[in-house]
Formats: sequence, C-alpha cells, structure tokens
Amino acid sequence: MATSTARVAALPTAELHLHIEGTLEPEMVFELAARNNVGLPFQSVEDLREAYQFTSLQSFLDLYYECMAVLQTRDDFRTLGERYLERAYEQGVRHAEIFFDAQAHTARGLAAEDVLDGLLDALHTGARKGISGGLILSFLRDRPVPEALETLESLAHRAGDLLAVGLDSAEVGYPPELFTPVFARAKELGLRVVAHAGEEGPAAYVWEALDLLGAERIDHGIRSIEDPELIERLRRERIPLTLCPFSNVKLAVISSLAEHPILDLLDQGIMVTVNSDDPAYFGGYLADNMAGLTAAFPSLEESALERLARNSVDASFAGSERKAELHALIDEWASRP
Ligand SMILES: Nc1ncnc2[nH]cnc12
Ligand SMILES: [Zn+2]
Repeated sequence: MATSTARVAALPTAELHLHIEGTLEPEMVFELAARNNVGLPFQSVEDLREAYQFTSLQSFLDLYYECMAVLQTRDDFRTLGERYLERAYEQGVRHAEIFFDAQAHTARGLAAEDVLDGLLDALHTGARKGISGGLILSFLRDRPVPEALETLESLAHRAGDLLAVGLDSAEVGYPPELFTPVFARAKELGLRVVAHAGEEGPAAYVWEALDLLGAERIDHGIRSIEDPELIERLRRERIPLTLCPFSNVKLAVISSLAEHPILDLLDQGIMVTVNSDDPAYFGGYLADNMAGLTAAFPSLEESALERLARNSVDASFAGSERKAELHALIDEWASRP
C-alpha cells in the first residue's frame, strides 16, 4: 500500500541539495519588491507563477536570477532562510545543507558578508527549533573563473562559517575542469566539496568533478546512468548523488516522474538521496518530492523511503553525534507504522 502523505512528511530527513534563492516564493518576490522598491516585469503573483514553465535549465535560470533582484539586505536573506527552514521542518527535514549563489548577489552590488550573515541568522533560528545545517558557497560556472576565486578569497576569513563549496548554474559548455584551482584553494581552507554535474551535462563531467575537483557528493548526477563504469565507481566508493525528482521533470531532464531512474539506482546500491533543488519553482519541498515518488511508483515500499532518509543522513556533512541523533529519529519513525 502506498505510504500516506502525512507519514511521508513525518519521515526525518536531511536536505542536501537546496538553493536558498530557489525557495523564493512568488508571494515573497512581491513582498520584498514592495519593501525594497524594486520594479518587477510581472503584474501579479499569478502572473509570475504562470511564468514557471520551463523547457531547460537555462529557461529556469533566466527567471531565477531575475527574481533574485528583490533580495537586497541581510534581513531579506534571514527572512528567506527562516521561511525555508520552517517549511522544510514541516516536511520532516531535520538537517539542511544549503547552497547560496554569492556571485549572483555581489554582481548586483551586495556585500557577500551580508548574504552570509543573513543566512547564518536563519540557521541560528533553525537550530533553536530543531533543524541543524550549514552553508555551501556555490560558484556560478557560467561566470569567469577568476571571479569565483575572488569570491572565495573575499570569504576566506569566514571559512569557519561555511561547510563546503559547490558548483552550479548553466552546465553544458562549462566543464568542472575549469574550476580546478578554485576547488584546490577551497580545500586548503578546510572546506568540503560538492558539485553539480551530470544534470544536463554528460557523465564525463561527473568524472571530472570527482577526479579534478575532489567532489565528495555529486549534485544531480542523473546522467551517470549512461556510463556503466561510472555507476560501478559510484557504487563501489559510495559516492552520494543528491537527486531532485521534481526539478528533473520541470527542467525536462526526464519526461515524467515515472521515468525517474531513482529506484533503479537504489536497487543497484547507489547512495541516492531525495532533495528539492528550487522548491518554489519546481512544485514542492522535500516531502512533496517523496510523496510524488510514492504516487509515481506504487511499488515503492516504506523500507525504500527509510533507506533514502538514512542515505541523506549518511551523505550529509553533519558530525557523528548529530548523525546518530538523526538516525534515532528515523528509528522512531520506522518503529511507529
Ligand atoms: N538545478 C540547478 N542546476 C544548476 N544550477 C542551479 N541553480 C539553481 N538551481 C540549479
Ligand atoms: Zn541544484
């Protein structure tokens, strides 16, 4: 029997692939536009929501960067982060490792530290309410490499406030290899490493992310399925893939949820996790993605949901004590059908 939506929402999980700017709901776009006196090319919330029809990653990114213009102050980032953490908590998330696109804000004249501080404020609020987490400084691969390096250096004195570095934005034509020196410097600063690869780009980008950037997790990585040798490596080395089912459908990476390879990957022993990517744009938060999978795959058993939740904890950068707490929460969920 399919697991009920309420039970899915009660499953404790870690969210490992979430762009904070992708949690900017249309209502909040209008609220912040009014507060900050920013003009919008949309007449209403409904008008904006209607623009959420994407044909590719780029078609989404165009709107995603446009909407960000309303984020202006440290307080805006605190509010954005707090609202995400509240919604995520309602959907079972108890640990969140959150990407932020510093360059998308510094390019508009904001100070990277205001963005960082606002998000840290939100994480402190979240910690008081039972959700742990950290921040991932994500470099925009379609902007110049020296700019990524400058951004990293500008926050080097705040490395202790960051968990990891990542790589995102338009993928095809921007191979991970380009960013090798940036990631080498991040490792010198003691930061963990993740990278988007194999979303629209080829499996070769996943190899590069692993071998040249030292990625410990691959964000998306869905196109790894085209390369059996890569799949074998991911399995053998237990390299996590942070999958985002709703995102893949919305951005036309796959044609429907029922076509998603997540269960095949799970069956093959790949450490896959479920995440929401940009939930305000793609139709739902983490448990919504899980519930979508249970609807698309009636044979999906509770034991598979539990596996996905445990994978998310094991693939996280949480400390061993926090991981044990998160597993204990999953134990509790599993023992109370
Ligand atoms: N799905 C995605 N892929 C690449 N960059 C992104 N930035 C926000 N969402 C993204
Ligand atoms: Zn992403």
